[in-house]
Amino acid sequence: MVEWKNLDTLKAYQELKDTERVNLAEVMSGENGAERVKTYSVPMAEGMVYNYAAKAVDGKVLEALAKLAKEAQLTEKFAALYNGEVINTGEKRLVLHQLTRGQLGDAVVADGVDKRAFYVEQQKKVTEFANKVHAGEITNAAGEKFTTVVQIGIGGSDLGPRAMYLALENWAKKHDTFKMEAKFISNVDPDDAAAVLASIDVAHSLFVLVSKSGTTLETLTNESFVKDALAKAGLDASKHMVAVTSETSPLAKSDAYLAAFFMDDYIGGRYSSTSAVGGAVLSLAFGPEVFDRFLAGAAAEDVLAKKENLLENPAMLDALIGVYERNVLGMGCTAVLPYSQALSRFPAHLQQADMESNGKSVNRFGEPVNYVTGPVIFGEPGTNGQHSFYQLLHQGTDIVPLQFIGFKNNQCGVDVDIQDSTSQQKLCANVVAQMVAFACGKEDENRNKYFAGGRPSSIIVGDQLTPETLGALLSHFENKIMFQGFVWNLNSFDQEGVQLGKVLAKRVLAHDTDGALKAYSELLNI
Ligand SMILES: O=P(O)(O)OC[C@H]1O[C@](O)(CO)[C@@H](O)[C@@H]1O
Repeated sequence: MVEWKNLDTLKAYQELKDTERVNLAEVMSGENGAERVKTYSVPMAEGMVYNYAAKAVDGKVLEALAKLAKEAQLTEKFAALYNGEVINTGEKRLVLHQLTRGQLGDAVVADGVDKRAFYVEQQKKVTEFANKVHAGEITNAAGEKFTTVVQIGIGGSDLGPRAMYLALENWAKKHDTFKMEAKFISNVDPDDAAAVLASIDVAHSLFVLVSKSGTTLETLTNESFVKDALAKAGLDASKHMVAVTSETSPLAKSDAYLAAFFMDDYIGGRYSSTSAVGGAVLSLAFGPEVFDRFLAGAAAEDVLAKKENLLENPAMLDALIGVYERNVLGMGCTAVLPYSQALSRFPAHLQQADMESNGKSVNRFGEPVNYVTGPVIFGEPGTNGQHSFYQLLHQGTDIVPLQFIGFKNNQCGVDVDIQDSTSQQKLCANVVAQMVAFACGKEDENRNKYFAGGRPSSIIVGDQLTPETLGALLSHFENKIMFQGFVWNLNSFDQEGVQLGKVLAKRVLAHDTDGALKAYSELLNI
C-alpha cells in the first residue's frame, strides 16, 4: 500500500535539509572534477547517459536523496500508476500514457477494455491509414496523392508532436524515410492559420484535427478557418481531414472526417505524444516504422524508471536532484538547453509538460502545501542561447539549474572544417565550456569580469538524435516530472489552473463584463 504524504512530513526531507552543502566550484576543479565527470553518470536507454557531475551533490547528499526516494515510495507509486490505480485524483482518472509504448506491469482493464490493447489497436489503425496515404490508395478527390499533413491542435495536441516532428525532420530526410512535410496550426490568432494555409497547396494537404476533449475553442475555430479555405478552393473538407480525439468527445462520431483515431481520458494532453496524437502526424510524415522506433526508445527508458536503486534510475535521480535544488537550495527556475537545432521546440514542449503538471499549490487531496513545487521552465537551443540570456545565467543574482542535452554526431551528416574544427566540434566544445564555466567560474580582480561559479548543470549525452534516442529523451522528462509530482504529493495530471481564463474569455466575447474586464475589453476594442 502506498501512502501519500506531504514532503515536509517526511523524515528524510529533514535529513536532506541538514546535509552539508557542496561547494560546486571546489569539487569540480582539478582532478577531482575530472573524476566526478567520469563517475557521476547513469546509463540511459539507447546508449545515452545522464551525467550529473556538475550538480551540487556528493555522496552524502545522494544518500539523503536515496532515503527520500524510499520514504516517498517513488517506485511503489510508479507501479501503482502503471498498474492502473486512480492517480489523477482531481479528475478521478487512471494515468496510462506509458501504456502507449509498453506494458510495464499488470494488464490494465478499464471501461471493460484492455488499455494496452486499445492503444496498440489505435496505432495499428493509424499505420494502415498512413500506409494507404503513402501508397496513393487514399487520395484527394482528383485521385492525387497528399503531399502535406497539417496538424490543427493546441497545447498537448500541438507542442509535443511539433517538437518531435522538428526533432526528426532532418534525420528522416537523411534516411530516405521522409514521406510528407508537416505543418502545424495552433494559435487562435488568425495570422497563424492564414500563414500556414498560404504556405501550402491545400488541394494536396491532409489536415489532422487533434483535440482530446473536442471542445477547445482555438482548435475548433481553426478547424472552421481551414474548412472555409477548403470550401473556397472548391474542395470537400470531409475528404481532407482526419480527427484524433477521445471516443467520448463531440468529434468522435462525426462523418466530417475521412477517419478518426482515438486516445482517451487516461492520457493527459501533455503526455500524448506517444498516443495517436503524435502517432498520426509522425506516421504520416515519416512512416509508421519511424514512429514505432520512437515508441521503442520511450519504452526502453520507461523500464529504467522502474529501478529501485536511485543511482541506476536516471529519471528519478534527475527528479530528486531537482527537488533538492528547488526545496533545499531555493532555486526557482530550470533552463533546458539542448545543443541540437533539431530540439529547438523541445524546451517549449517541456514547459507545458512540467509547468502544467507541477505548477500547483495544493496536494493531491486539495490541501495547501507549505513548500515550493514546480519550477519555471524555459530554454532555447545552444549555441543560440549563449548569445542571448546566458549573461544572467552566468552572472545574474539568481542561480538557475541547467539541463543540457548534447549529441556526439549531427543528423544531416554535412559539416565543414573551419579553423581546424568542424561545426559539430564547435557545438560540442561550447557545451563543455559552458558546463565548466558555470560550475567553476573565474577569478578576476575586476568584479565585472568575475564569475562566482557554483551554478549547477547536468547533461544528457547521446551518439545522435534518432527516433529511439528521441523517445528515450521524452520518456526521461515525462518520468522525471512524474517523480517530482510524487515527492511534492501533487496530482501532476490535471490542469485546473487553465480554466479561469477560458471562462473569462467567454464572458468577454459575450460582452458580459464589468470592472477591469470591461475596461480591458474596451482597451483592446473587443
Ligand atoms: O486536446 P484538447 O482537449 O483540445 O486540449 C488541448 C490542451 O488544452 C489544455 O487542456 C489546457 O487548456 C491542455 O491541457 C491540453 O493539452
